[in-house]
Amino acid sequence: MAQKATSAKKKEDPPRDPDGMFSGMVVFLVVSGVQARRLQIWKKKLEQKGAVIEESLSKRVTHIFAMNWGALQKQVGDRRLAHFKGEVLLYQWLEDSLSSGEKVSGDQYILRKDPGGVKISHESSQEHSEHANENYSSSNEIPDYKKIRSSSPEDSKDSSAESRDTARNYAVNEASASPKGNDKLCHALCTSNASLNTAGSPDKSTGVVQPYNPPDMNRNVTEIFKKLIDIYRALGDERRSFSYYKAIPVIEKLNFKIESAEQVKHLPAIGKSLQDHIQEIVTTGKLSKLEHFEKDEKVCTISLFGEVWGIGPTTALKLYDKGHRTLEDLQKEESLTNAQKVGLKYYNDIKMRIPRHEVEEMEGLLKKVGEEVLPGVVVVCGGSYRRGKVSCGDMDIIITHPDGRSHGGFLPKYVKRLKEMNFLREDLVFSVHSEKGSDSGVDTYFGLCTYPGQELRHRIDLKVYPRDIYAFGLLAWTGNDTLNRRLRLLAESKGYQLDDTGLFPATPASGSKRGVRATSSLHLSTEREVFDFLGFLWLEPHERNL
Ligand SMILES: Nc1ccn([C@H]2C[C@H](O)[C@@H](COP(=O)(O)OP(=O)(O)OP(=O)(O)O)O2)c(=O)n1
Ligand SMILES: [Mn+2]
Repeated sequence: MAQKATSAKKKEDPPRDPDGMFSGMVVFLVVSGVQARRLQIWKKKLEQKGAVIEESLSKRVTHIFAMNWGALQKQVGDRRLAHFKGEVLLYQWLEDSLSSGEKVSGDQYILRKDPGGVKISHESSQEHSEHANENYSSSNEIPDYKKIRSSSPEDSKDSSAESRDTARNYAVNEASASPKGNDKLCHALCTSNASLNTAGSPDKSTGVVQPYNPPDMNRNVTEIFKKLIDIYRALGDERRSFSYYKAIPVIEKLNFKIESAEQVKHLPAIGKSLQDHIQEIVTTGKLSKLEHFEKDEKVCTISLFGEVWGIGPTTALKLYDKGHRTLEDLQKEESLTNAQKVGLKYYNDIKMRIPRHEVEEMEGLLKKVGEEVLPGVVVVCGGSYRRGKVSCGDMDIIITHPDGRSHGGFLPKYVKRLKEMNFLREDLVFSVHSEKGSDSGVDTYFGLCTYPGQELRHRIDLKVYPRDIYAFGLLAWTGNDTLNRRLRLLAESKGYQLDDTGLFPATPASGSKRGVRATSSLHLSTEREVFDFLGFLWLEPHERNL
């Protein structure tokens, strides 16, 4: 019996081929960060295809494989690395070589090149390692000026779009859309299947983005809560708005229909007052609090105005006080900024959610055009898309370049090209810092775009991060807000400040004094490193719908 099993096993495992594709390679494997089973598989494949595996970093070793720079450094250390003359590659190289059946070029997988050629640079290694890690597990996400940076005074005042029009940004006039652009755009879409930026593509390990599809059996409750979120946000009451926001995913995930508040009182994010609301909704089918709001002209008007892109609670109230009551009234209002006028004009368009498959195609187009403008650029759609939602309110695009330099000046060229193609249609905010190094060197474009062949406007945010802070941008703009808040609070509890531009050692606030934070961020090059550093259990993007 035992013998049988052995021989059956032997049949599955092809014999070692000394002339296989890895022949001549003497390999040292960095085990840190690799699942034991996966390591075993890799070892076996390497040996079967001609490689020799060394248990220690001997002189014979020609190749080191590691998951990322952090793991490499931890196990091997800078000093030994400095003496190592071979190549250090990401495990992804192995994976890709195995799937393509031949050794792929190592260029894109190098964690550190032969020191004869390139100086060992912690920085550049980090760059590669980030992409590697993302390649591997899943990549990619990020923030709105507002909440993401609520640690900064100007943002905490007003988390609505209004705060985006701060001194940091300037609104620009409508883009002049070229009428011939659509052809180019269609062409780009049709050919966008080629994977240009695998380093940034989500969930490459599984090949698919896990959908977030909760049972959603209590829409009677969640629909009402969604309205309250908007109302409180428009009224400037972020705290209340957020308490409903947090409760929605908890309720969406229930696989039964709530019949009594008793059934949910033990759940997180459902405090006493929300329990009372739920009880009222399940017994009467409505919520008197919402009905009350809906009858209140002032609340309704302010929340309607607050839904216009660029108008926050303060402006909404001012407009109300000026006597405006409808969106038509606002069209005559001259004090609106250009961005607010665009927001108003496309109010209905912007409200429509975008089907996931359209976002996917547009992401493909953005990657393709990005590659044309700047080879190697990494373009990832974050936000709800990266979290696997079936539809998205907008597109949150996070961009970087692995070399840590070439992202500078990319955005204006990219925007220009996307306008020529008639993909970008109207501008809301355009602020460029990458070349001056101000504002953490992050470049921002907010505007409206259209799916090729359509006129319906969608909101799109493009954010370009220097490679060394990209992980923070991706994390923040993937969200969701609840996770962002949790991570920020956790960071604060450990003496740091976290936002989309970094994790900064900080002195705590005392009395009326605000805490002071260091000017430069900790160097963490992947989202996973940020989670690990903070001691927060790793969540794949689709697990971030908290
Ligand atoms: N006030 C905000 C706004 C945004 N974000 C972060 C978390 C969000 O997930 C991400 C993108 O913002 P969106 O408003 O685009 O939100 P989503 O992409 O999550 O959802 P939607 O489908 O509505 O766009 O930025 C945040 O932390 N605080
Ligand atoms: Mn979004």
